[in-house]
Amino acid sequence: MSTQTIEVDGLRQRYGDFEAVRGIDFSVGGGQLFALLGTNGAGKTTTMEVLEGFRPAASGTVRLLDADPYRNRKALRPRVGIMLQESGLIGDLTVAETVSLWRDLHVNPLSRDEALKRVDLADKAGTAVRQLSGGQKRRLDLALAIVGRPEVLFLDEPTTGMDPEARIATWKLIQELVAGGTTVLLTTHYLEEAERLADRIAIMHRGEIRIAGTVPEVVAGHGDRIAFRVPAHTPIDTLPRLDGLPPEIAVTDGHPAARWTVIQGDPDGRAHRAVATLVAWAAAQNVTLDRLSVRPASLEDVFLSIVENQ
Ligand SMILES: Nc1ncnc2c1ncn2[C@@H]1O[C@H](COP(=O)(O)OP(=O)(O)OP(=O)(O)O)[C@@H](O)[C@H]1O
Repeated sequence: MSTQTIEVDGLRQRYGDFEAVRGIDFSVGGGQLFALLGTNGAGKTTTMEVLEGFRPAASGTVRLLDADPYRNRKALRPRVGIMLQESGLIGDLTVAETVSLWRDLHVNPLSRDEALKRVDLADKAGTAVRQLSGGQKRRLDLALAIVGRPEVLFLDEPTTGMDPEARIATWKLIQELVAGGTTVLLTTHYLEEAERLADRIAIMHRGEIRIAGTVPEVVAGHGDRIAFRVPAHTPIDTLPRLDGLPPEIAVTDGHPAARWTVIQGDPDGRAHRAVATLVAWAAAQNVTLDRLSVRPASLEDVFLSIVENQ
């Protein structure tokens, strides 16, 4: 018996001649949230659809709650909540009728009012689904995914189209569900969403997992970033090389802004030495370094380096 709620070993999936998922591995323990990040077309939804039991794994092994999600999809269905990227809501039904219809599919569902309250749609109970905004439809999708009190929740880009307030409220709801023991597999294009919610993440690109781990593990070893602006007309071709690298220069509001990536910064002191070199250059040139900052690599830096390098 597996101790993991979700296990993916060597999964490959193809559409005709095109291999959309090229041998990926990951697992998610009970009550954990795992986020799949990646470029458009990376294979995230395809991976999720195999775990949801919509199609069998072409090759490799996939286990959900210690069962094959495709062969056992009928038995697993009451234990799983699914929020697809595109919903199949019926426009003529009201919000309340939609939730009632879904409740009838479950043995011990949340009450209709509770489900609507949790996604902040109580005041829209009598509204026809077709009259909801895009973000409100996403919230109704989420209500339907959680109404059966699932042990495992699949959320495919759950907050796309939501305004900032609704997104933060949805994050809070997801955090409450995880704290209550729900296991969540989430895909998102919002890196902040993954940073806030995920116990572990994986970044997919072209059907492969390029990096995985906790956010600190993923950003470790990706160096420090040094950035600053100098006044317009500064002779930037005289800027020193830091860590052997020329700067990346952009122009913002007429001010040249320079940025270096110092790989392997502290603790070996390279970022420190690089800043000292820079400050000495500025003093010699009588140039003010505006908004000088040194910070560790962010998840966005890692994401972009994966996408840009391959
Ligand atoms: N039914 C299908 N038939 C043929 N190709 C498909 C099908 N579904 C997906 N693909 C292709 O498989 C690849 C992976 O698609 P998938 O939807 O899994 O990516 P994704 O990572 O979820 O992307 P996005 O972030 O854009 O939602 C893409 O190149 C897509 O065009």
